Amino acid sequence: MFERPATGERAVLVQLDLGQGACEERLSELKLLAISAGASVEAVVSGRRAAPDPALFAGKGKVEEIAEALRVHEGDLVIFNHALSPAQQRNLERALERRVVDRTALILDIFALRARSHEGKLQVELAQLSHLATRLVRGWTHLERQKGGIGLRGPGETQLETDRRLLGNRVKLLKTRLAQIEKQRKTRRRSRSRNEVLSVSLVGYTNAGKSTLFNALTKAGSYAADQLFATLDTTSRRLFVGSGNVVLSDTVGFIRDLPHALVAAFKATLEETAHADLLLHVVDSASDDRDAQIAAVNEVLAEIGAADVPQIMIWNKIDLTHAAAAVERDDCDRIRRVFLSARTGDGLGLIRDALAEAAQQAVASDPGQYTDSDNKSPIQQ
Ligand SMILES: Nc1nc2c(ncn2[C@@H]2O[C@H](COP(=O)(O)OP(=O)(O)OP(=O)(O)O)[C@@H](O)[C@H]2O)c(=O)[nH]1
Ligand SMILES: [Mg+2]
Repeated sequence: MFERPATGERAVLVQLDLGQGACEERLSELKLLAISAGASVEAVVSGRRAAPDPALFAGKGKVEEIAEALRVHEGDLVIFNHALSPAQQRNLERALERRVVDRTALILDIFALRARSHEGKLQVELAQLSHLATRLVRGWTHLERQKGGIGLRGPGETQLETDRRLLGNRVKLLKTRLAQIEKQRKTRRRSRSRNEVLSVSLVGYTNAGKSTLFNALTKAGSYAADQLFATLDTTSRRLFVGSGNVVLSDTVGFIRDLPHALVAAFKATLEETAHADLLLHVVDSASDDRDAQIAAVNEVLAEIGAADVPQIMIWNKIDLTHAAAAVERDDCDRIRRVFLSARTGDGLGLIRDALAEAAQQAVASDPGQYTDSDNKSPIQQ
C-alpha cells in the first residue's frame, strides 16, 4: 500500500529553516531517518523561508535546485523534513518527476519496516491508512472532477467512493482487532499477581540508548542499534533490586513532531507508559540537541497522559562527555538524575540502587497499593 524505499534508493534530502532553529541537529536526524528507512543519502538541499509556499512548500528557485541535485546525483526520490499537504506533495512530484516523501510518511515507513509483533503491525497499518485517508479525500477530488466525462458518468460508484469504502472497512477491522488485543491484555493484567512490584518504563528520544540500558540491566536481548525506532514493541522483564522487585519495560522511542496518526494508532502501547509507577527518561547527554529532545519527549508524555508519572532522568552516554557517574537529588532528597553509560556500564550500580530505593519507597508509602493487581502494567512479551 505504501511505497517503501528499497535499500539503496538514492535520496535527495530537503530541509528549510522556517525559524525553528537547531538546523544542524534536525538535518543529522533527517539523515539518520533516511538511512533507517534504507535510502542512501546523495545530496542535501537546505534553505530558509519565512513561511512555506502553499503550492510547492519551497520556492521556485529552491525547487529548481532540488531538480538539479536530482540530475547531478541521479536521485530516485526526494525526502522533505516537513509535513507536506497532499497538494504540495502532488505538485512537487509533478515538478520534479520523482517520488516525494514527507517526514510523516518517512517515519511511518520506518515503523512499517520495524514492526515485528502482530499488534505492532496492525498499529502501523492503521496509522498508514489514516495518513492515506487524508490524501484520498483531498488528493483525488480534482482528478475525479476531471474524469467525469462521457462514459464515466453513471449510477455506479466512482473509484474514489470504492476506495474510500474499502479503506473505511479495513480501518474498522483493524480497530476491532486492536480492541480485542487490548481486552486480552487487560484480562492478562488482572489475572497476574504483582505483589510489591514496581512497574518502571524506559522512555526517551529515539536512539537515546533505552534498549542498551534495558539489556545492561536485565541481560535481555532487546534489539539495540544505531537506527531510529530500532524498538517498536514493548518488552518487559522482571528485575530484582535489593529487596524490591521491579518490572522494567523497554518502549518505542519518541521523536519531535511524532505523526498524530501514529500516536493514535499506538495509543494502547503508549498508554502502558502512562500506567507505569516510574519513568526512566533516558537522554543522550552527548547530543547537541539534548534539550529539544527532552522537551519533545515531555510533550508526547503529556499527550498520552503520563505527564504526572514520577521521572528519573538518565543522563546516558557519559563515556562521550567524560562526565562522572553520579546521582543528583532534589531538595526533598528524591533522585532526579543519574549520570551513566549504558555502553560501558559505568554508573549501572547507581541506577540499580535508585530502583531499589524507589521500590522500597513505593511499598513503604502505600503497602496496600501493590497487592491490587487491577491497575498495574502487565508483563508483556
Ligand atoms: N557511546 C555510547 N553509545 C551508546 C550508549 N548507550 C547506547 N549507545 C548507542 O546508541 C545507539 C542507540 O542505542 P539504543 O539502545 O538502540 O537506543 P534506543 O533509545 O533504544 O533507540 P530506539 O529503540 O530507536 O528508540 C546504539 O548505537 C548504542 O550502541 C552509551 O552509553 N554510550
Ligand atoms: Mg530501543
